[in-house]
Amino acid sequence: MQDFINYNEYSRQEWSQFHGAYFNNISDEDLDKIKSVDDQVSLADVQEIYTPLRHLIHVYFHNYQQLSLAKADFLGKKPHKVPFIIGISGSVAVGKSTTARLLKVMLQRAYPQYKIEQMTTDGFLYPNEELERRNILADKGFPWSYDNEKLLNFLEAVKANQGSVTYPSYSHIIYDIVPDHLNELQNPDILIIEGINVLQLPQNQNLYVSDYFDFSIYVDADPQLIEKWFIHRFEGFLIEENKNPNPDNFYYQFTKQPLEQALATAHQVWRDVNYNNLVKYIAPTMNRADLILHKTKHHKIDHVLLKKY
Ligand SMILES: Nc1ncnc2c1ncn2[C@@H]1O[C@H](COP(=O)(O)OP(=O)(O)O)[C@@H](O)[C@H]1O
Ligand SMILES: CC(C)(COP(=O)(O)O)[C@@H](O)C(=O)NCCC(=O)O
Repeated sequence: MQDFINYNEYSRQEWSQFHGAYFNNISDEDLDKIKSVDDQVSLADVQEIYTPLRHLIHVYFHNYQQLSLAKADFLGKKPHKVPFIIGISGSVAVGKSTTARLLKVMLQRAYPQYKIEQMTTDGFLYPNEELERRNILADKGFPWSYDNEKLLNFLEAVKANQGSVTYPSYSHIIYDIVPDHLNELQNPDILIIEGINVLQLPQNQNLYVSDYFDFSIYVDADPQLIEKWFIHRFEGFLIEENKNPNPDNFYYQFTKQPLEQALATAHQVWRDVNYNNLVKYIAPTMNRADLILHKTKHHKIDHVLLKKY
């Protein structure tokens, strides 16, 4: 555990005590909203893991606002709103987007007066056509498959907070960047950004994506479990495709094959691409996160590591 010498580790039971004033502050309406994020999300996790996490983020956010005011005062300038950015990293299919969506619902409940947005860096992958042109389609998700300059420019624009900022979106269904479509961000107070690359070091730039983060989380789990979750998600996409087949969709090809053959391909993609990427480029970024959520079977969080300094 040499790599984690600068973290304190808390068991689930210990962590659940750090809930602050928000304990038992979850209404039935909130639970319904949380269930709509992923109907398998455990409500015990919400109470025991996410309520303390929200409390901790409150501490960071409060401190951030105070510091922003003090800095403006130091410079003799009028204070202006700069979005607080939370980064979430971890393997493909470890549950980053589910964690991000859950955190958004929880924070929105705590801060109804603030605008909270959530997004993924998947939209900054090069489109398949460009990946093919560069002969790196099989490297999708590896650091060089992202337009990192575009991502950094986007983050700079978000922090500058001078009006609407747009960004592309990625679809797992078509397995590509959605053509002719941009999402829009309008002056959020808090932005949650999840992606496998958010804690990575730059390829050629001097800036890191994480230079823009005010709090960061890494979601960790045994790769054998993550493989199961990856396959489960693949099967879910396949079930949906069978219900509404569309030859333009990526999963359509698998509806024409015996299930075992489709699943064998999914396992191979996991091994050759996503597992490889996890070991070489994602897991080594774990000890840059402020907080590590460690998951065990059924996505249950069994312990939490918090950076000491
Ligand atoms: N807390 C959770 N409880 C139950 N299922 C979950 C949970 N988090 C994620 N999942 C499931 O695991 C799979 C991967 O999650 P997802 O959020 O898509 O991962 P990522 O964004 O890291 O690729 C999905 O099928 C999702 O429904
Ligand atoms: C788009 C991704 C790089 C990002 O993954 P996410 O964290 O959204 O699950 C990944 O889902 C992916 O497509 N990887 C390439 C190999 C594959 O799973 O097909």
